[in-house]
Amino acid sequence: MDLTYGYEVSKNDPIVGALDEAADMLAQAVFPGAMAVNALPALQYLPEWLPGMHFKAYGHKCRLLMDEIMQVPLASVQRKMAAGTARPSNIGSMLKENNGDLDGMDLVKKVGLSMYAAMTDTTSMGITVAVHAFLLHPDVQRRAQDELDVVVGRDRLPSFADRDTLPYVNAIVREVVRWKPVLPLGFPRIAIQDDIYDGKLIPKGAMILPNAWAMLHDAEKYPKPEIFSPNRFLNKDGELIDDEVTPAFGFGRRICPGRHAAMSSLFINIACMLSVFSLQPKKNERGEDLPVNVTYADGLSSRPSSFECKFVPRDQAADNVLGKFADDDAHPAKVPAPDTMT
Ligand code: HEM
Repeated sequence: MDLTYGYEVSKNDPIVGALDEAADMLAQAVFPGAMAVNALPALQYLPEWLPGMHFKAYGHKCRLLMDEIMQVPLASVQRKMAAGTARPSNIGSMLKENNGDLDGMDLVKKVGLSMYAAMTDTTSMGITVAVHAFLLHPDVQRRAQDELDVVVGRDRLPSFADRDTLPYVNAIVREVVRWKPVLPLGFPRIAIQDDIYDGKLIPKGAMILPNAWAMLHDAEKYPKPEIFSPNRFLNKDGELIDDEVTPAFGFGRRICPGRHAAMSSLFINIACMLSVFSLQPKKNERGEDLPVNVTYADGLSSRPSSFECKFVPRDQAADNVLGKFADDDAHPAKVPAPDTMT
């Protein structure tokens, strides 16, 4: 929200709640086969009272939610711009360039929604997957912390300037994206003409689901693919290899335009989290670790279920950094604007 609208989110923010609800509804509706109208578009012309037409009410609710979440943050940017209190944001810049053109305004609204919707759920799911992996693999956590301690030290949080010197943390980011791809079957495509692939006909009009999960779990490329192992992205000298796990971000002209922002965001979140916290499973009353039970949803996006765990400050040095961070308005780990990311 900050990057897109310069909007600071509050606890239980109603806009974020509405966006989450819309993202859930969308994930349930757009998956091929989820609704009969996806396969038989002519159904849209039948009246709503007929059996099986519940998708119309569903679509209507989605539309109202979309209108609300497009309009409310945009209006907030406009109000702040008029008052001279707007923070820099992508939508703020687009509004400045738009000069009140109404068609342009419609575009600005939709760009804002696409940016926010495409970046939020995906990136937060990636962070949740990372936490799940750390609970299962304390050794990975420790190795990343050793790297962070040597490169960054113990008196500040990591920043983007440290990124090139933290190969193991970068390898973790890639392994998170590979291990549990957020969009395991990518986005569907339609063949625009007959095609032959591997001796088989793909007829014009056929829907294609790019199976990113299978590509990222190909045992020839990624031995023991079900195991979370960041080492697979490092060569024998501990340097990152070339594999940038692009199937997780789609294919061709419609490949995710936010992939570099996503990797940057995962990097800074994971690096900061591990530099100050030890992530631990919850314990029972006898002090034994409780099992970490996480399931991943089927559907367009593979959302992890919620689970409990503890974020324990690593030691006094971590406590000091957290204290400094809480007081620091300059916010050292803030994500830079997209054009400054690599
Ligand atoms: C871990 C995080 C993310 C993952 C795994 C991810 C993955 C994807 C995938 C698989 C697609 C479909 C590509 C295709 O059709 O072939 C996509 C599309 C898209 N992503 Fe991301 N994404 C992430 C984060 C982001 C971020 C941070 C942004 C914005 C800054 C973003 C913006 C978009 C947009 C606008 C599209 C639609 C592109 C189009 O249809 O032309 N994504 N993303």
